[in-house]
Amino acid sequence: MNKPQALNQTRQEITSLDNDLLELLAKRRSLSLEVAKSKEVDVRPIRDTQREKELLERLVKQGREKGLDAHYVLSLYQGIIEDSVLNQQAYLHGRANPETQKQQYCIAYLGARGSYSYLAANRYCQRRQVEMLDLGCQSFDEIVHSVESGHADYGFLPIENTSSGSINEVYDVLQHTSLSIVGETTIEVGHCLLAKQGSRSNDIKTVYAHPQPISQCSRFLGLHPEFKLEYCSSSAEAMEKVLQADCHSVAAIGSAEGGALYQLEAIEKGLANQNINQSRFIVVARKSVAVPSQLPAKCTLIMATGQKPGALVEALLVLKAHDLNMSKLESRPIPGTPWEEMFYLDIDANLASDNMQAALVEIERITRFIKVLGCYPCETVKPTQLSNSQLMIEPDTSKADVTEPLQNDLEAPAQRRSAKEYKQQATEIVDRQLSIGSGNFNALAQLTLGNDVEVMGQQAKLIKEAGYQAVIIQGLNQVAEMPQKLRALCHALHQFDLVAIAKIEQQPDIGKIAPVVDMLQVCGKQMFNQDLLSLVGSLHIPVILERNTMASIDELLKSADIVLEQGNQQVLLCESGIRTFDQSAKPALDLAGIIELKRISHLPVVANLSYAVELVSFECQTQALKSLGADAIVLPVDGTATHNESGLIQGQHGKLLRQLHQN
Ligand SMILES: O=C(O)C(=O)C[C@]1(C(=O)O)C=C[C@@H](O)C=C1
Repeated sequence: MNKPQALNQTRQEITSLDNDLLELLAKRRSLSLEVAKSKEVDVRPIRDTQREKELLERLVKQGREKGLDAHYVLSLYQGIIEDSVLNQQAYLHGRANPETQKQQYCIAYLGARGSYSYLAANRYCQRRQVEMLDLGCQSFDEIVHSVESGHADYGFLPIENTSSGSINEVYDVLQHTSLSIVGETTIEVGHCLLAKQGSRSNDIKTVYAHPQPISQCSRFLGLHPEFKLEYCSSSAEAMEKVLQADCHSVAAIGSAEGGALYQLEAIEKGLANQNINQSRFIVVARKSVAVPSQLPAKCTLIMATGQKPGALVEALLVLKAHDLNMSKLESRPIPGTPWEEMFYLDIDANLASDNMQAALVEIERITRFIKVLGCYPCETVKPTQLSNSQLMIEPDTSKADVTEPLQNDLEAPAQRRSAKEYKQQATEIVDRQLSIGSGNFNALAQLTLGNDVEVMGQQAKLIKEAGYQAVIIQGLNQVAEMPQKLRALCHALHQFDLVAIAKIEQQPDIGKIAPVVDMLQVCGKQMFNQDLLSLVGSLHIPVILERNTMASIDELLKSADIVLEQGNQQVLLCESGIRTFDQSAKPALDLAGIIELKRISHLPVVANLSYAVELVSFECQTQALKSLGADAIVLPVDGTATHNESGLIQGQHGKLLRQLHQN
């Protein structure tokens, strides 16, 4: 091998390339602004998803020719387009509301510098190239009062979070304010454990946090019963407390970016229960704004319907009649009128549009109280996606056979939930690209958790490219530092949009595993473990229940009943093979059992070929399983991942899955 060039020189080249990239991005941004100007003249909508599709398809193709991964190019450009759309929106909105064009905005927000509200407000001002004067407040009331009294131009109020849901206090504050909602902004909330430099998680005894992050990180905190939780009025206050304490035994929950303002180190990252943890903020001001018709707009209104039966339905039917989409509905008690509710509605429409105006007139007639809190540009830019065939990494499943779920004519029993003869429609389990129970035939890979994170990342890519939608991870109790490794593998799988399923072989593992993965599999050996079944029944993630090699179909369904009884309705049944008379041989797949399961149960059926079927028979067995109505197959991929692109996963598995989807 030739001696590589000196590290310093390579780094200089990278630095210079990065500068060029930034120049180009800035140039692209100003071109996008030019487009906005011509759209202002022609009155054309900002968003042109057809143009975005063509652009993404071409870039993914060109990127591939240069050796760049399709997902990488796609997500890079989705981010660039989001920025472009939001900039165009901010420009046109500013043009339509000249009084908002200022050098500085004084913004009232919760907490102090470094809080999530501060970060959201900062982002809002940056987008508008306006300097931010910050006015930290102690409560939502104080924020609203600061704007009402003219001390601040805008107030930032967190309204909902993807993990913890709506923030009731903010809805209550909105009932009584004279302010209007003039904008919204959504930020990624990356909760970290922030501590003094050099601290380790094992040192931490006390954790300071606002109640919202505490509820959003409940699974992580549940794994650390030794932490003493101290509630704070904002994340900034929590960070301030840790800074003041100046010791290694205290930590705060907050963003890494905010923590840096307090010289705190993020010693644990990704604490939130959900992979995507975002908070949406609304922006309130004294004067309402006009939204140009080219921008996607949202209207928020509050109404009280009175206690007539069907009054709410009647109001919502008006929206339907005018083809208006309601994206959110909340209800809050009305102070002083027990059991009466105030409803909050977000409607995807411009207040100035004819259908919204007509709907308001009708709703006013049938409600006791109605008030529009504001109309503002919708800042959620839904990324334009490419189909799998456009991404050219997975067979086009659009031609896949749709297997009709088996129907039976039996009436559902009154109360008891049962895996057997209970309801007609098949249970549907949908996560990322996995869609089970809706007639699709899915492919799951079975992989053993390894030690090498880099190899795991490579395997995830190969597995995705072969056409799998999910991965069952086994061998969790055989590796040291399992939770960290599992987290790393799940991260790699999610990067390729693969669903991560953990195989539970021992009950005590579940507390560490469930918070990290998307689904669980109870292995056949645990099929009779009633405590474990009840435990997974109380969770909110899908569970694959594997049939014990000695169990009858009836026993499998009885075990499924235990899970269903606890509330978890997302149960899948898995046939991996049963014992035959030939004691020396592998177990045999019970194909007749699969037919029977499909006949009597609404639960989806997965067949695992890993133990019962030889590699040479994968193809014909899989075809048979598909014809019998199985919803998914599981194939083993251990030892088949190689660094070269013609590895077994890509080669044989890829071919097999392509054929399956085409037939
Ligand atoms: O081409 C346009 O119409 C643009 O507004 C530019 C652009 C882009 O950034 O590429 C942005 C938004 C549109 O949805 C499509 C493309």
